[in-house]
Amino acid sequence: MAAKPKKLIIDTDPGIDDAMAIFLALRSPEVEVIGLTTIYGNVYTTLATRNALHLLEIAGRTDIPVAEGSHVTITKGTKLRIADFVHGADGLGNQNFPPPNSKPIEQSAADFLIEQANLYPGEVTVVALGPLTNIALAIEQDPSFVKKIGQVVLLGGSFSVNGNVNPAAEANIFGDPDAADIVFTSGADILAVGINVTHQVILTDADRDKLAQSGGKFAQYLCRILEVYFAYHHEAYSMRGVYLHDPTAILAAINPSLITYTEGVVRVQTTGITRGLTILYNMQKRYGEVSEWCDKPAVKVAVTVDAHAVIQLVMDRLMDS
Ligand SMILES: O=c1[nH]cnc2c1ncn2[C@@H]1O[C@H](CO)[C@@H](O)[C@H]1O
Repeated sequence: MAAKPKKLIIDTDPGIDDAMAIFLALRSPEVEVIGLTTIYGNVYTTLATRNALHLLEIAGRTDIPVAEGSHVTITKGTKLRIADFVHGADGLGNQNFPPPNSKPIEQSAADFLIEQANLYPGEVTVVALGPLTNIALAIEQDPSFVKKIGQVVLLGGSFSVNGNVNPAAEANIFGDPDAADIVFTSGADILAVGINVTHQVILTDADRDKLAQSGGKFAQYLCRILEVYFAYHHEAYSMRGVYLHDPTAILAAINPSLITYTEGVVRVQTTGITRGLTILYNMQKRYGEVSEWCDKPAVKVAVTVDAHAVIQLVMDRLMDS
């Protein structure tokens, strides 16, 4: 008998690669998507909610609830960094899609996360694809959340490599470093998939052409919105292809054997020129000094990925849709 599908909540700021990740999850029999929660990052939260509802309408899955998340950082910061230069002003490749007919549920993202963790203790995986404000709020609002949530798989950090906002910081951690530090040190079962790993997973021009030629509904939709994402990568990285950040994180949650990981304590720099920097203590040395890494719970940090297998899964599941 097939194993019971894993319950997934996707915390998301759609976002072109978010759209791909959401569609992949909906096409994966190993998981059941029980909700989307929204956050700022690639777009402002209001637009993230609109895009999440729109994507579920495209997928014919308006049965899945969308809970709107925070509009501000955990420290109530309103000066947000929005990556519209990566995803287009609408977050979905400047396609002028009509507004969705469906509405978000009344509950906030944090309340929804807490409720679902209580309903299914130990069974819910949260895949966090944006800044970690909603997850940190859930932890602050209900200290038992960290034990009740199954796992938090997060796309974030740039472990021992340069960031994508600046040399120090990756975009999701930079978006709310204080929230990220709360999440990393919370004691929850955390798997961080950073850009040191996702930068190995590249969808090429040739892959996109194959997607376009397939009759897959999701493949067709994604090819429309991907143009802006390809243009950005060409300009910023001189590459003919795009990094599949969010799809890699979602597939790591769906099939953990696609990655390998190490374990250690992660702290996040919250101030100064290295704001958003993630530092992993690999626990190889017993330091004589008391430090900010002492007595903190270890988390899992992805170190390798089977990039070929990830791309293959992306192609197979999106072309057959
Ligand atoms: O250069 C960038 N600046 C800001 N955000 C980016 C950039 N490249 C990708 N992303 C977005 O941030 C997450 C990964 O860090 C992904 O969601 C990606 O779409």
